[in-house]
Amino acid sequence: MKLLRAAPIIRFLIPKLHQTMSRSLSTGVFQNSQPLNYRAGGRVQPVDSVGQEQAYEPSTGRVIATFACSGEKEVNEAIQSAKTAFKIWRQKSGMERSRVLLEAARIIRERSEELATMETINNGKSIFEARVDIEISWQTLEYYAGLAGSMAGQHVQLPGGSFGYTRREPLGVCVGIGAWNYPFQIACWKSGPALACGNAMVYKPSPFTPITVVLLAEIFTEAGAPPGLFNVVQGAAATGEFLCKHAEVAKISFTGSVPTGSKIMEMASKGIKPVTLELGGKSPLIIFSDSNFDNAVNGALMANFLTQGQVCCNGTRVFVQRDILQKFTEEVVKKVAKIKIGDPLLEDTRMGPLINRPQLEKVLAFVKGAKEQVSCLAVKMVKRNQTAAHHEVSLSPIGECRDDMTCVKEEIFGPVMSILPFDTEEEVLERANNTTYGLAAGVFSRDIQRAHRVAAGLQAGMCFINNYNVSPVELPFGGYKKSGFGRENGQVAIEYYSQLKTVCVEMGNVESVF
Ligand SMILES: NC(=O)c1ccc[n+]([C@@H]2O[C@H](COP(=O)([O-])OP(=O)(O)OC[C@H]3O[C@@H](n4cnc5c(N)ncnc54)[C@H](O)[C@@H]3O)[C@@H](O)[C@H]2O)c1
Ligand SMILES: O=CCc1c[nH]cn1
Repeated sequence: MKLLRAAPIIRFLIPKLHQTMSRSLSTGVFQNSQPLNYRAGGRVQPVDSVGQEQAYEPSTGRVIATFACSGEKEVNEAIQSAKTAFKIWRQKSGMERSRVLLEAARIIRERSEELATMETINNGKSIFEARVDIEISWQTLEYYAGLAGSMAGQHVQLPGGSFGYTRREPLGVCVGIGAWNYPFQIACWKSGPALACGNAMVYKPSPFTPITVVLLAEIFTEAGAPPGLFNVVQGAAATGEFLCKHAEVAKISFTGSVPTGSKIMEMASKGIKPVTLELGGKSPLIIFSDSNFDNAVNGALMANFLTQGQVCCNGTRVFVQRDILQKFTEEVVKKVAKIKIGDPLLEDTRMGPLINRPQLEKVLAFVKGAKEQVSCLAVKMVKRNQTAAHHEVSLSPIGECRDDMTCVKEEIFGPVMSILPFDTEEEVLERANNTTYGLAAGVFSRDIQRAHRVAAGLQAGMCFINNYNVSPVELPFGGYKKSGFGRENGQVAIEYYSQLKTVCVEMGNVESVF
């Protein structure tokens, strides 16, 4: 399998301390002992705080880090550090920025096993998946390194030999605020385009997953970024609000829930700051009976069970054409039963624990509610994770559901797939779009005209045909409706981290009307 290929041989010839450490780490061992804030090119203790947080290892429930939440002064220090770096970085050519990003990508690739291990320890996702996350992360930096050298404006000829031109300029100090489900990858999706465009960044990860983004900060420094180019502050809502309200912040890129996104937008509006909002979803996946059956079943699993179902773009409303409903449901149940749940650091585990106990309880409440709301639950299967003392995953394909059920309407953010029967294309399109969200959608069909017609009709920013939840960095990603706006990934992300200046040049005399 592509993702399990051998690590570069160089790692075994020149073992570094962190590499040796990563191979010996198992669940229940890691304890953070270093400061988790990063500014001016090094780890620091915050100068002030608004409370304290603890981060856990989801598979054991052990506290792995205790840290102060950055206060207003620390947030300001980080922003001043970013401002200093911005003055240097904005003067660099695209090729110079590209070299730093490429070197950072190379270091991530070289340290990928260590980074994936830390991501697994702090988030609970399987090491198998964490490796994919890290691979996408370095690809993101490589991709934006490639674009950095070719960012250019336009030259426009005007009458009488006059002309104008446009310059694509950075915004300044950008703030990134991330969710806990893809801690390292979200930071790369934001910092890659931001730094390529010449900005500096202050990043705040979720307090649940504070560990790996600091490793990213160290990697940028090692790669040659000026001190202060990428800074990390730690904390929860209060720290996030200091960032969003700071007068010297030029832009906020946020990944998280709809209610928090709404608050971010409100704060940003006070300072007329542009925002990118990557929010939640309740995405539809439509499976027509003419689909390749095995691909459709595999697609539905990919759409629901990665990262224990804690994925924003998951296709959790699986609409299945009635004539294949029973066969499809049976096959899903069979395959779900085989998913290996357990210690996420073990090679054959495909699902680890949920992020924490409140999340588990939230998910189980949705499942309980679903059982109460519908009497004809065709399938319900719960597997317990024997190795996790703290909390378990439950896998629950629920069929057949109705559109008005709570578990079908609300984002669960857990491994729960709702299966909904449908009869016609027109009907399913209307039902699929009947949601306030619009992050992603999918369609499985062998009829190419129908597949494209349905994709065109779906109200979602990211549509998959005959696959689901693949995220090539070359493709823009983002939502319609309450799932947010702005785009990450793809060339278009450049537009969200830069501004256009127009220069108008007069080659003749000024003809005054006065
Ligand atoms: N669209 C995407 O790309 C994407 C990706 C991952 C997760 N998500 C969504 O994120 C949600 C789960 O993540 P979560 O629970 O971390 O979301 P969340 O909204 O609770 O928190 C996200 C981040 O915002 C911070 N925050 C919370 N309140 C804040 C405030 N008032 N001001 C500033 N910052 C604040 C948090 O500390 C965290 O860093 C789900 O809804 C999921 O769909 C979306
Ligand atoms: O959780 C949503 C999808 C995603 C993956 N990486 C960043 N966002």
